[in-house]
Amino acid sequence: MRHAYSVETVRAAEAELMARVPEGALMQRAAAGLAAAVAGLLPRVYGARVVLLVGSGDNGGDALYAGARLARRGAAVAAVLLAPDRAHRQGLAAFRKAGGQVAEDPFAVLAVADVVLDGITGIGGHGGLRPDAVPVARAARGSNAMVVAVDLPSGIEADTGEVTGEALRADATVTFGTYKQGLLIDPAREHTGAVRLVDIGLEPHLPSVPDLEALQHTDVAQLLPVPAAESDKYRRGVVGVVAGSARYPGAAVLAVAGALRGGAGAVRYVGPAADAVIARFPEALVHGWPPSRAGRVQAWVVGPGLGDGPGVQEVLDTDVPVLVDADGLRGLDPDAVRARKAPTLLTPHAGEAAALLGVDRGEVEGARLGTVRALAAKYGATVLLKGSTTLVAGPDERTPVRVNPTGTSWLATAGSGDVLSGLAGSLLAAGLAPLDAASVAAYLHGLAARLASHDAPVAAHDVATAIPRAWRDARTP
Ligand SMILES: NC(=O)C1=CN([C@@H]2O[C@H](COP(=O)(O)OP(=O)(O)OC[C@H]3O[C@@H](n4cnc5c(N)ncnc54)[C@H](OP(=O)(O)O)[C@@H]3O)[C@@H](O)[C@H]2O)[C@@H](O)CC1
Ligand SMILES: Nc1ncnc2c1ncn2[C@@H]1O[C@H](COP(=O)(O)OP(=O)(O)O)[C@@H](O)[C@H]1O
Ligand SMILES: [K+]
Repeated sequence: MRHAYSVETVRAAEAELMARVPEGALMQRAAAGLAAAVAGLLPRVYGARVVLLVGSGDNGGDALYAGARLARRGAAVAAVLLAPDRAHRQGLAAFRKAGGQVAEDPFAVLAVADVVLDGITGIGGHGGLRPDAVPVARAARGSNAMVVAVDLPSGIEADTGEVTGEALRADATVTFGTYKQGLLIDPAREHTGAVRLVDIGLEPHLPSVPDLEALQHTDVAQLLPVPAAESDKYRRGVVGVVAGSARYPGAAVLAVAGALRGGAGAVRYVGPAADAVIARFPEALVHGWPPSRAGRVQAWVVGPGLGDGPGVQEVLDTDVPVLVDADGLRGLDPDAVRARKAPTLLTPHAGEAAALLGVDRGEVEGARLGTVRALAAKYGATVLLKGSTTLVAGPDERTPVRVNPTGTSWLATAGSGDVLSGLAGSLLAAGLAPLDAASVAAYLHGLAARLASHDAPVAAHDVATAIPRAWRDARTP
């Protein structure tokens, strides 16, 4: 599991650690890791032209100490001081002593730089870059230099991944001690480039339960339901799908396609697209209306392509886990969901989430973490918020939110969400808890899209077909 923490938690852990080590030791550890990472990105350090963008806080201190280390190895290092009177005092002294120069003309040094270290703001920054920093940041980005963010790209909100003003887009980020939540969530994540974590000894001082977590291959491998010798199709779990309409029969087919590859032993389909489903998937069990007469299932999926058709209330009235997606989410009553005894999993995209909360779509996309938590609280349900960063939150606010690390923008194709809902429903039926079912489904779905895509367009059914490959990949040590 990859863990990320809020700024408050990071600061508390840092304070605890700082009390046990000599003054300045943490910053030295950070700067040493940063300088080593930057050296690794350069063909050679000797003679390289390095520019530091230095703000008024400790983030600038990290940049200055790292700059001093690179200067001692023969790099030509210039510092652009955005707040000359407030630049980190000892860091600046060390930098000067190592032969670093304070730049008279920021734009002149940036024009010929090989690498720029962005030390304008770290976890103390808020509200986007300030006006005086904007032209310098733009010149850095517009140059041929590689931009390396110190701890995080300046201008992003470390806690939420929001970008409320202008932020510097880095090619790489060297972060200290632990991942900050914002590094893993769009739109901030788009600004980080590759993220490298430098160990400064913080780990033992961080709480064991993180604020945000991302599954890795080994976590997924442990959660995937694998049939035992005595398993049969019913014991593996049966998932029911209520989806599709005369207008959108394809959504039913795609949801069933996902469900067939999610680990349940059988898929029952109930709805108006039975002919299309059975034509494509003879292994699906199709039933007439209503869902209650379809035979026992361990989880229901309702909503993809449903239009105005019935089904949502019928499955919410059951005592098994229910996944509600797409059209099923329209006007969904929070009380009806909260009243359920079995778990409910909602899988909105940004537009559907906005409608459920009565806000603009842009607000959802700009503030994904707040949105997914607000929806989970409002409905007392597990919520998977789809999109460029897929997040999953459980109804208990103490449970860490899960962020999916496998997403790819090739998934932005019609019908891929239907495959996801079938897949997640199947994992629910196989017995996974809603948070696990949702986050494992998102993980496999993203991985399947990557495997099927190889950087070329994929169709939703390609994603469904590649799920077994993703499954195998996740289980391969
Ligand atoms: N603590 C530790 O143990 C370790 C910490 N480490 C490092 O310290 C970093 C945190 O340092 P920090 O707390 O000094 O805050 P930091 O992000 O440098 O800057 C905040 C300053 O900037 C200002 N400012 C605010 N918003 C702004 C904006 N939009 N645009 C421009 N300026 C803005 C604001 O000042 P203001 O002008 O508001 O008075 C404030 O003073 C952390 O990210 C890591 O790199 C490592 O060395 C490892 C050990
Ligand atoms: N820019 C993106 N980057 C990564 N994944 C995306 C992006 N846009 C959409 N997706 C994913 O693609 C799927 C689209 O689902 P959805 O919006 O419900 O589409 P549909 O209703 O056509 O099936 C979701 O899994 C979502 O997370
Ligand atoms: K920074």
